[in-house]
Amino acid sequence: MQGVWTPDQVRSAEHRLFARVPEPTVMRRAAFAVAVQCARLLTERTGGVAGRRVALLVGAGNNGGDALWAGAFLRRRGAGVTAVLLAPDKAHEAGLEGLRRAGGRAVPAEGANADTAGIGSEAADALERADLVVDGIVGLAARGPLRPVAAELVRRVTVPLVSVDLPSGVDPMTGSVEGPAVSADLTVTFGGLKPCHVLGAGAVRSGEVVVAGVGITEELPEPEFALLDAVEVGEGWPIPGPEDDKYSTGVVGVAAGSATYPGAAVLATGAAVRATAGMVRYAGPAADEVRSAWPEVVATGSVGDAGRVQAWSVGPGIGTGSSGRDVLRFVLESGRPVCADADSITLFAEDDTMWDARDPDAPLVLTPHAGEFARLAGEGPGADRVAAARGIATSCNAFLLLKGNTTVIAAPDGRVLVNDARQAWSATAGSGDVLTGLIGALLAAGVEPLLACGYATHVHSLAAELAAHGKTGDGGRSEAGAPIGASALLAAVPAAVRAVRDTALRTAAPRAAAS
Ligand SMILES: NC(=O)C1=CN([C@@H]2O[C@H](COP(=O)(O)OP(=O)(O)OC[C@H]3O[C@@H](n4cnc5c(N)ncnc54)[C@H](OP(=O)(O)O)[C@@H]3O)[C@@H](O)[C@H]2O)[C@@H](O)CC1
Ligand SMILES: [K+]
Repeated sequence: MQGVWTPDQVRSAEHRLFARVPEPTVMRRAAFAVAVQCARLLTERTGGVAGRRVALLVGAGNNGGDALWAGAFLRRRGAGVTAVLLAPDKAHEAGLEGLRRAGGRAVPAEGANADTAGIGSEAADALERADLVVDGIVGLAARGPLRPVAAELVRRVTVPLVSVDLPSGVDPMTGSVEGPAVSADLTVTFGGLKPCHVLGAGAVRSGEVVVAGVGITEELPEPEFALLDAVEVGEGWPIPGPEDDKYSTGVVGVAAGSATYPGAAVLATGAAVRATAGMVRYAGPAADEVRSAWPEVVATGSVGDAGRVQAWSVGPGIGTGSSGRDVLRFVLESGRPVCADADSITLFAEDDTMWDARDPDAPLVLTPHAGEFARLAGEGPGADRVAAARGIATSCNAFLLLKGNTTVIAAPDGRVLVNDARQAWSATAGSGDVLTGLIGALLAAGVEPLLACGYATHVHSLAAELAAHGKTGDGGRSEAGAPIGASALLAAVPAAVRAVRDTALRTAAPRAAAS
């Protein structure tokens, strides 16, 4: 798992490090890492470093200091470097001196002969001629969007842009963007990932993210939350072993859909069929439709007749009337792990006694989107989605999966996983029904609920991506992609599972060879 740390955690780690290593040394390590990545990008895009032009956008703090020192390193490799100072009186003194000693120059952002937007002619010229721009406007101390002059400079950038620590204008803690902000091709950050690199708009604005240790990593506490990678999902995805049969790999019950809306039942049940080797039971009014779409499913008309299951997926399309309420109550009282989605969430929000129907020992997973979250919590998740999800998970003693482009999954004990999709191909009607079926199947297979949600979310977004790009083994591959429906996403689930398992296998092979 890749950890993610808050700015406060990083600041405390930084102070502990400064007790052993002088601050200027740490800054130069950070700047060197930035310079290495700038040189790589320049070489990739222009064929070299010497003779290329680099413009540094330099703000008032140490983030600007990093940019200035990085500029000094690049100057020594033969690049022409100009620092554009947004706050000339506050620019990092040692960094500025270092740049000048190396032969670089500094100009004020709002210097003489300013144009109508207030940008000085030297600054405008430096930006116009640059092959690469370094964003050292603001880092961990950022508050709010870019201020007007910085925003105007950033608006003019047409060449690759490298952000120091984080893209300026993005909120470090939440990744939200409330106004002008940098969109980086590459971000070099220090010690470990910060929330803005993986949450919301910040995840996209960060571009490729490179983490440079600089000595801070060793000082960091337990991360605030974590990201699963494909290797972990591939290693953890349950597959049948030689001793297994249809019961031992998990029997999942799906209670979804209605006579009028059988689609949710077909999608959720199909996802459960495709997720694992275990048996799938369906209970509800869409039994005929489910049987004809998925002959391998044992379908009955009511949850009472469904037979034994190891976990339930309940909710999509069951309605919020008395029959839906009875279905939800029945599965909650079964003492099995439950993944409750869609109408179930509304039922929890509308009827407090529903919480009492739970077996205290059986895990409950709730999978709201923002609107359902608001029904549950009394208000929307707001900008800090991690805090919002964690709050409900701990107060309701449930696993909470807050859907969105960045999906946040919180456990009742405060652990949080985040899945940063970086694409929105799964934003299509019925895709939530597929996710519910996947989670239920993993719960039935005995996967720990937080991981079940993490694995399911990962495979779900990967399936959407593969389907959108025609990369499911049935031809029609496309780099650009095309919109898909939930049925296509569902059809791509086995391809996604194969992909993560292949990744895990490829990673395990060199490890085995090395040991
Ligand atoms: N910890 C680490 O791992 C390491 C940290 N290091 C580096 O230190 C950086 C943190 O430096 P820092 O503390 O000096 O603050 P920083 O972010 O440069 O802000 C400076 C000033 O900008 C202003 N400002 C605020 N919002 C703004 C906005 N929206 N738009 C424009 N300006 C805005 C505000 O001042 P104000 O103008 O409000 O007085 C604020 O005080 C960190 O990101 C990393 O690069 C590395 O060197 C080593 C490893
Ligand atoms: K920055």
